[in-house]
This record gives sequence, structure tokens and C-alpha cells, in this order.
Amino acid sequence: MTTATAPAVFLKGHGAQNDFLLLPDPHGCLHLTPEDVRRLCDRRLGIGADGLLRAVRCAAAPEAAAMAGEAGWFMDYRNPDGTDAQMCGNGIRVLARYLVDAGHQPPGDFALATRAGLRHVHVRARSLEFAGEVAVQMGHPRLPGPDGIRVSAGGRSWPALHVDMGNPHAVAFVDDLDDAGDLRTPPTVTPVSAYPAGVSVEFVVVRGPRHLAVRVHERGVGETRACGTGACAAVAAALAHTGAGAPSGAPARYAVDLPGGRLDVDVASDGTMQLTGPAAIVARGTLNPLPSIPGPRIGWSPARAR
Ligand SMILES: N[C@@H](CCC[C@H](N)C(=O)O)C(=O)O
Repeated sequence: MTTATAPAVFLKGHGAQNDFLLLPDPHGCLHLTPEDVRRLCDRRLGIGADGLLRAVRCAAAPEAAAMAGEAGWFMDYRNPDGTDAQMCGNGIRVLARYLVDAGHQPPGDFALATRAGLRHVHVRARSLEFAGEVAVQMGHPRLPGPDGIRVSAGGRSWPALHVDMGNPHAVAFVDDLDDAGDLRTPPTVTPVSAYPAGVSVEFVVVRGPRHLAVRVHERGVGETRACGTGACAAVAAALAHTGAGAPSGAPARYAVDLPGGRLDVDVASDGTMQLTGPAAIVARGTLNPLPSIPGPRIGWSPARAR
């Protein structure tokens, strides 16, 4: 490992305004400390993002080597507080968009590796009519989990449902999205022992048949303008809430409105979910040699970067 002597390429993208800093690292040369991630995701000290996606070939990522036969690339997802997470529904769609745009993957269906396992994405080629939605198979939500969960925010408290989408969620149904307050203070989730590694919280209003409105306070981030796993967790909780989630249920599309836009969640008859929505790359640049930003020092081998 060498310390930064040449600029590292970065891209900035978003999915429904859930924004990400994407660092292409095909050969696994970037060694990011939690402090590097905090600085780069800081909206004043760094570039700013709701999360960092390191795009590394599976063969060069020890965590993903076992999936190298089925997927070419691994999403090393980091929260802006420096922690990592198992899965990110918007991040993986942005990563897929990048891989197709950069010519690393042909458009169509392909698999990506995550800490939650393999996920299959579908990226259509761009055309005049098609601006760039990306879909991802999110798998089966897992609901049995800690009982008696309560969420408190904005001076109020609600019972919540645990949903595991690869990463953990606690979903509360509220009368009005404003009931959760400004969410600058993180919601409290009890019992605290239920989530030793933290949990994302969804506040959900049922707008109509197969139509939800959701705010999300993400673990390791704060309130974001959209969350893909959170949208799926909200749909899974709504299905459980109304009893409509029987395994033999007919396939259905749910519209989930978030502050950053709409995400569609298709529920198949076996209960598996597909998440679809916008995914865009908006900028590309180079990081200055990192000692110029006080703090981050990233191990970087320029000769192997692409
Ligand atoms: N924004 C993501 C979720 C990212 C991970 C989350 N902060 C966690 O810690 O689990 C999404 O779109 O799913």
C-alpha cells in the first residue's frame, strides 16, 4: 500500500436524492479508514454524501471472493459515520448505473455482491425515451425479530415492526409524517438491547391502496431524502399490518413517496421484492492528494487505478 500521491477518481450520484460518493477501486487498492469515510462524506470538510460506495471487483475483495463466480463487482458500502452496512437499495442501483455507463457491465441483468449476499440488478440502455431507472431484486423481507419495539420522536411514541432487508429497520405507522418532528435528534428505539448495532427507522403514512408515504432516519446517517431498503421495509410492514402479505398473494406494485421522489416496490407472489427508481451519476472528478484535506490519508496505488 502506498499513501495518496496521485488523484483518485470519484463520482457523485444519487437515487431519488439519496446521494453517494462512488470510488472506483477495481483492484482493491483503496484502504479507507472510518475517519477517511467521515471526512469524505462531510458536506463541508469533504465532498458530502449520504453514503460511500467503493466499487471493487469481487476477486479483489476478500469479503466477496466467494461470490466472484456469480458477480463481477462488490459494493463496499459505508455510512457517513464510518460504519459499514450490509445493503443499500439506492446505492446498489447507483453502482449498477455507473458500471453500465463506464462500460464495465453491458446493460441488462447482472448480479452484484453485497455484505447481505448477491443482488440482481436490471439496467436498461439509455435512450431518448428512457432517462435511467434501475431495478434491483431485494429478496425476501424477514419480519420475525425482536418483539415489543417502540419508536419515539418529536415527543411522541409508536409501536414499531421489525423488518430485516439485509439491514435492520423498525417501521412505525403514523397519522402524519410531521408527527416525527424535524428528526435532527435521532429517534429513540426501545428496548435498546434489540439493536446493538443500530437500526434505521421508517415513519409511514398509508395514503391509499398500494400507496405509502415515508420518512426515513437512517442508521449511521440521519434523515435522508430516500432509502431503498427502507421503502421495501415499509411495504413489508404494511403488508403484515393489513394481513395482505400471505405467500399466495397476487403480485402487486406499491408506490412509495419519499421526500426525494417516488420508488416503486413490486411484490411477487412469493413475497420477494423488486425496487425500481431513478439512479443518476451527476459528476466525476478527482480527489486532491488527501493530505491537503486535513485528516484523510488513503492508501492508493496510482499505477493500478483505472
Ligand atoms: N440508503 C440505503 C441504506 C443504507 C444503509 C443504512 N444506512 C444502514 O446502516 O443500514 C438504502 O437506500 O437502502
